Amino acid sequence: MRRKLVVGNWKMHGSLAQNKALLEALIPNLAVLKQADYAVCVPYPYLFQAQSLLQGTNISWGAQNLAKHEIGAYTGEVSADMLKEFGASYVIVGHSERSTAYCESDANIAAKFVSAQRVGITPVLCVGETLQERESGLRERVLAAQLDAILNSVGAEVFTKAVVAYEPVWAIGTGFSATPDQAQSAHEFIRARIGALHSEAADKVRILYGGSVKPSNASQLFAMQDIDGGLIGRGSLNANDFEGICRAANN
Ligand SMILES: O=C[C@H](O)COP(=O)(O)O
Repeated sequence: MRRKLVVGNWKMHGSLAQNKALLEALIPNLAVLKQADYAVCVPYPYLFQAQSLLQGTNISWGAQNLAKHEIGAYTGEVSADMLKEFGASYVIVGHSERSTAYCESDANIAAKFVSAQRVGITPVLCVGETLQERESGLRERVLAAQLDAILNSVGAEVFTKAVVAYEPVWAIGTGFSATPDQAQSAHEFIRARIGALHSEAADKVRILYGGSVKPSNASQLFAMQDIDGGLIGRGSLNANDFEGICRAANN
């Protein structure tokens, strides 16, 4: 049985004071929730603070992006090795808010995925369709293309050391999550696509749901067979909300 995972994606939120208050509230409350794994992915400038505060707790930390290159004249970029120096365990790859705003191609995302695994950081690969793609019946075609960018370039075994996050773009930040059944069917498709090439990877890979997860809907979502936790945006910025979502995973 896969151990559930809840990852908070702070996006571009936080300050040293706010982060300290949030993490110091979460540390004791999540310490007693021993049946699941937890992480926060913070803006780059806060990695040292996250490392300092979370070291030795059951909350891991990571980043929301990384460079596909290993080293070099890439102004503004942050490499996998740099994230590793700050103890990052996870890195979000291919979040729709980035791929939209910065035109990240599937090939680029695949290269970032490989870059993370090169240094032993677990990539959280985001996949998901837009509302237009959903209404056009293209959900599975879109998910397949996003997964195949990895499957066709580096194979399926890599998913034994990766996380996938299904994030329907139409549910992100809207307050309206996918229903448990809608999410389950997408997760089932994702797991089957990986499983067609590597059954062990399909069994091992944790597939998170992201898109307006709240304490009020987390239990129903996480109860679904192929939903192994959540990638949480807004709900990760409030200690009570994030604790409530983590508690739902801890069952
Ligand atoms: O990475 C997190 C997802 O974008 C979901 O964000 P949200 O929980 O604010 O809808």
